[in-house]
Amino acid sequence: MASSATTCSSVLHLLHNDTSTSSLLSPKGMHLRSSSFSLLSPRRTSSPSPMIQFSPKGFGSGSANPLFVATAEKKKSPFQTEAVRQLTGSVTKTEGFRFAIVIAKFNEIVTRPLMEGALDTFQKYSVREEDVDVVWVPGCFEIGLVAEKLGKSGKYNGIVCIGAVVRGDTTHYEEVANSTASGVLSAGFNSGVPCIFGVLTCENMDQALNRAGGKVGNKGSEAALTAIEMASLFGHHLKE
Ligand SMILES: Nc1c(NC[C@H](O)[C@H](O)[C@H](O)CO)[nH]c(=O)[nH]c1=O
Ligand SMILES: CC(=O)[C@@H](O)COP(=O)(O)O
Repeated sequence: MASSATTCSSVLHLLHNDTSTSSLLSPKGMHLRSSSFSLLSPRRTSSPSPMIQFSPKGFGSGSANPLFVATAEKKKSPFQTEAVRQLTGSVTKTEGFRFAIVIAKFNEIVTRPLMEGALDTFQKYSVREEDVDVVWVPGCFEIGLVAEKLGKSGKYNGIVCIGAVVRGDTTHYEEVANSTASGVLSAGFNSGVPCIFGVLTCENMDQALNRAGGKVGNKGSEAALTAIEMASLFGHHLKE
């Protein structure tokens, strides 16, 4: 009987040995083609990839976990289709895009370097300075409302939400962190404009500073890159 650990490692092993990146992304073994030159586009392959089938194992055989185990099998997909398109945003085509950054003043010692990271990234990816607006709000809790308003204004292709929630003594942290995440998510859904979650939720200041240009990088910079990619996905591929 395979333990969960063995089962999982078998799955990983199978996936690892499959040299086709596209097969990892296409559970039906389809051959997919990329429609853009994004850094995130999977490698194309000309050789057929083995189809990965997932079959339930362990049900009724005494195994505690009804895990799905992958069994790789060389099979020609009935869907031999180079015509299936993969859509992904490009981070290199930023011309004409406008972005807003909504940033919390609370814990500004953390949020300001996050914003600087975001601005650096916009500049690096050729977004013009005049195409970025920065809107300051009192704290993270206020971010969602403002992001939604900006999204609905129709002026922006993406909105980067920046804040830092750092745990204190009470449950306040949970309320602010969860509400902020929900607010940013709702802002995106309600406005139809990608609203990116560049909000740190940390146990202490050290963790926060490490993610605002310290040892762990700059999450503001990552959020800006995500905004560019999403703006491209929407602007270049998902236009109504
Ligand atoms: N504790 C944190 C807050 N709290 C303030 C709230 O975000 C909000 O401004 C206030 O409750 C008024 O509505 N804000 C943060 O950005 N980070 C925190 O750690
Ligand atoms: C979460 C905070 O930073 C702070 O506003 C609340 O801290 P506390 O939980 O100690 O009242």
